[in-house]
Amino acid sequence: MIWGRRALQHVKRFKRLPFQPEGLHRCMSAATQNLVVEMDGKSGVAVVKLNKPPVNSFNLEFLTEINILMEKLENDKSCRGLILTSNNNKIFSGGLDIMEMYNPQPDRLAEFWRTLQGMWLSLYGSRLATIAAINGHSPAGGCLTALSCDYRIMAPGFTIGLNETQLGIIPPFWFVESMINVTGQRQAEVCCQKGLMMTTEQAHSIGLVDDVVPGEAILERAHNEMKNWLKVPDFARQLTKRQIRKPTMDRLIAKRDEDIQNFVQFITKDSVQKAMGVYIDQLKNKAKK
Ligand SMILES: CCCCC/C=C\C/C=C\CCC/C=C/C(=O)SCCNC(=O)CCNC(=O)[C@H](O)C(C)(C)COP(=O)(O)OP(=O)(O)OC[C@H]1O[C@@H](n2cnc3c(N)ncnc32)[C@H](O)[C@@H]1OP(=O)(O)O
Repeated sequence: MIWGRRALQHVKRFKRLPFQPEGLHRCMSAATQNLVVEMDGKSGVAVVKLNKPPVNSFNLEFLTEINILMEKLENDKSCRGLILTSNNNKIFSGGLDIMEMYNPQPDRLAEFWRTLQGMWLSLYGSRLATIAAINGHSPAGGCLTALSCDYRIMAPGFTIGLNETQLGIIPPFWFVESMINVTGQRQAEVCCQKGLMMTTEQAHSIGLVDDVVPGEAILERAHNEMKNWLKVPDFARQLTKRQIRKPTMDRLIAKRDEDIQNFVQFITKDSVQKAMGVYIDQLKNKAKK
């Protein structure tokens, strides 16, 4: 993995705050530029809040920060579980940063995609029990992030889905396989081909979301669910997860460079760039209204 200079500056900013008593147990807080991390030393559960305004979209630097944090948590023996949520109670994540894909520099575009692959591989293959507390809209890359967790709890009133085809983009095979592995082939066929953005209730009805809980109760519910996952001996749970997820991960690992080439070739096509320009204008105009 290649870390850019800006990313390394972020690591230096990852300050460990002094232990603070919280209730009966101790809690460690930490912050990078765009992530808020609360580590409960007693339960071994880290709550990670995406905190990149305005919509938690993933650009190269943000993905790099997440990858560095994932590596820290993976290496922290006291950490057993991860709850992933957003600090913005309306948007979990707006997906990939569209500006990374518009008029791109090919080298940066390739690094961006490799870093996204890295994030997916580390979250999808994490030894930690992972729960997405989806407290806002979650299109495309936001949906992929939630799909990479072991369990999904979503607040009502929002939408989620792999909507790439609606933007004239082909979702890569590992996006689609992540959906198939959660919802089954038939539901994945329908929602990926049609690029459906589903309401919380629709997503729940096809198994994309495991549980629906009001936004204000979502973290409490995630902590309670985490307790259930952590009742299982870590070693048994981790190896079982690995057994189930390894074939999908191995397919990307075997084709990582080819997948990057496909992405760069596809995104830099004139027709795709033109469509993206129109889409960005629509987003900006909508934001102005
Ligand atoms: C067989 C061969 C196969 C080959 C295949 C090869 C390769 C595959 C190719 C490509 C794969 C790419 C996969 C892409 C994945 C993605 O994630 S693409 C991104 C998709 N995301 C979206 O479409 C979300 C768009 N945004 C929204 O729907 C909404 O903004 C919202 C997130 C629901 C939030 O709505 P709201 O609260 O009303 O906020 P605004 O719309 O007003 O937005 C605020 C500002 O944020 C900017 N923004 C929104 N989303 C993004 C984004 N994704 N990236 C960058 N910026 C974003 C928006 O423009 C506003 O900005 P300004 O305030 O105007 O500056």
